[in-house]
Amino acid sequence: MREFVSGTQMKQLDRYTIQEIGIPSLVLMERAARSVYDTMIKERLPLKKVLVLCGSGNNGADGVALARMLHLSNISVDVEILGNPSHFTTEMKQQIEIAKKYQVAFVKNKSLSEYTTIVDAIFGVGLDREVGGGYKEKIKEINQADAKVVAVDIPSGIDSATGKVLGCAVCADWTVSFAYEKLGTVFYEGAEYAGNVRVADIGIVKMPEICFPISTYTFEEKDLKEKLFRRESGNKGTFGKVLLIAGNEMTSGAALLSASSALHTGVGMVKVHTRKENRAILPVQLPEAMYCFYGKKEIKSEALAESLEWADVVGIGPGLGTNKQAEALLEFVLKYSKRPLVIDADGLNLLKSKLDLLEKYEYPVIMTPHLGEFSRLSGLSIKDWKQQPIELTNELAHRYNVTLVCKDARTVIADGGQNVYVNTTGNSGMATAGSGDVLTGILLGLLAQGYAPLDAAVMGVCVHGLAGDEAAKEKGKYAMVAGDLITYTGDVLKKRG
Ligand SMILES: NC(=O)C1=CN([C@@H]2O[C@H](COP(=O)(O)OP(=O)(O)OC[C@H]3O[C@@H](n4cnc5c(N)ncnc54)[C@H](O)[C@@H]3O)[C@@H](O)[C@H]2O)[C@@H](O)CC1
Ligand SMILES: [K+]
Repeated sequence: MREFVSGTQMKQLDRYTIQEIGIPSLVLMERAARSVYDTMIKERLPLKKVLVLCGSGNNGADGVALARMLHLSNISVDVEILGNPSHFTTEMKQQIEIAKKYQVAFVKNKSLSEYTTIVDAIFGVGLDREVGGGYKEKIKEINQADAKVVAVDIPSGIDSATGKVLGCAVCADWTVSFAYEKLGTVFYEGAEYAGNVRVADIGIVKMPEICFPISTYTFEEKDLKEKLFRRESGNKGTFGKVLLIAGNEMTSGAALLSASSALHTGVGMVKVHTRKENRAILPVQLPEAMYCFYGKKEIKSEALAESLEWADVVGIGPGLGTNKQAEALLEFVLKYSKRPLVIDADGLNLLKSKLDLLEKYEYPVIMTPHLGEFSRLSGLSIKDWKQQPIELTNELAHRYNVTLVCKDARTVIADGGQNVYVNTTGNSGMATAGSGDVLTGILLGLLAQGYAPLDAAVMGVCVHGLAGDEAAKEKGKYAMVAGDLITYTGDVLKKRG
C-alpha cells in the first residue's frame, strides 16, 4: 500500500523531522536535490543545457541546490529566480550564497528555446493561492517550450491536497516527490500534470499517525495478491450467496451486469429479484443465476423475505428505478434484511426518504454513490467534494455509519475511521454505461466470500480498475464496454489470486 499526504501534512512532517528529530533543514534539502539529480541522470533526460526556475521558498532552494550539483557535474545549467528577494527563506538565501561561490550561472528572462531540460522549482507544497502575474506568464512559457520538464516535489500551480490547477500549472514529464507522493498528483487534474512520479526517501520521518487525524492510502495490485484467498476445499455454499434486487421493466441490463459480475468474482450462488418483464431475457443471458420475478403491483414480500434469509449478502439498486415499487423494495430490505448490504444507483436515489431506516440498520452497509448521488445524499455540491474529497467522504461515511465508495476518476473509499483510500487503478474508458453495475457485482461477490466491508470495498474498486486497465489494453478506451470489465475481472483475479 502506498501512502499519500497533503501539502499541509507534509509541512508538519518536515517540521517534526527538523525540530523534534533534529535533522537540519539543509541536510534534507541536499538529499531532496540529490534525488532530483539522480532521476535526471537515471531517466536520461537531455542535459545539454538545463534551466532551473526557482521561486522564493524552499522549493526554489531545492532548485538552487540541484543547479549546483548539475554544475559540479559539468552539466551546463542556468538558474533563474522568479521570486521577490525580500520573500526568500533562510535556506534560499544560503543556497544562493553557496551556488554563487561555485560560480553557478544566474540568468534573467532568457529565451527558453535554448534549453533541453527545464526544472520547475517555482512552488512546492507552500503554494497557497492562485498563480498570477509574472509567474503565470513564465509557466505558460514552460508549457510551450520543447524542453523536457522535471517538477520538484509537485508541479507548480497544482494544489497539493486536491489536484486542482490554481490559475495555471506546469505540465511536467517527471515529478520527483519527497517522502510521500502528494494527494495533488494523485487526484486529477494534478495527476495529468505530474507525468511520471517518483517518490524519493529523503529521511523525513514516517509517523503520520502522530500528526494526522486521517491517513490516506492506495490499495494496489500487490496488496491484492496478499489479500485474495480462495479455499480449495470450499463449495458453492461457502463461497457465498448473493441476493440482488435490481432491474426494472426496461432495465434488465443493469441486473444482468451486476449479477454476472458477482458470479465472475467467484461467489457461490446469485439470486436475482427482478420484474416479470425480465423473465424472457435474463435466464437466457445468465443461466447460472437463480431468479424470482415480481409483477407490476407487488414486491412478492414472502419470497423476498425468504431470499433475504437465504442470502449471505444483499445488493439493491442497479436499474431498479425510483417508482413506488422500488421504494417499497428498499424499505422492505432496510426493515427486514439481516445481512451486509450494498446500496447502489437508484437505491441511493431513494435513500433520502429512508435515512431513518438506514440509521437503524444494524448490519454493514456499503454505498457506492457517484458524485451526483453523493451530492444528493450529503446536501453538498460536487465542487465542495472536489475541494475536500478525503474529509467529506469520510465524514458522510461516519454520519451514516457505512462504508462509502465515492466514485470519480479517483474513487475515494472511507468508513469513517482513520484510514481513507484513494483508488489509482482504472482509466477513462471505464466512464461508460453499466460500469457502476459491474462494480456493485464485484463488491457483492467479495463481501459474500467473507471479506470485511472496507477490505471488500478497497479490493473491489482496485479489481474493477485493473479489469478496466486490461480491457483498455486489449480493446482500447474507446471501444471497451461494461461487459468487458466482467470478462477482465476474471483475468485480474486469475493472475493475482
Ligand atoms: N526543510 C524543509 O522544509 C524542506 C522543504 N523542502 C522543499 O520545500 C518546499 C516547501 O517550501 P516552502 O514551504 O518554503 O514553500 P514553497 O517553496 O512551495 O513556496 C512558498 C513561497 O511561495 C509563495 N507563494 C505561494 N503561493 C503563491 C502564489 N500563488 N503566487 C506567488 N507566490 C506564492 C509563498 O508566499 C512563499 O514565499 C517543498 O515542496 C520542498 O520542495 C524539501 O527541500 C525538503 C525539506
Ligand atoms: K515545483
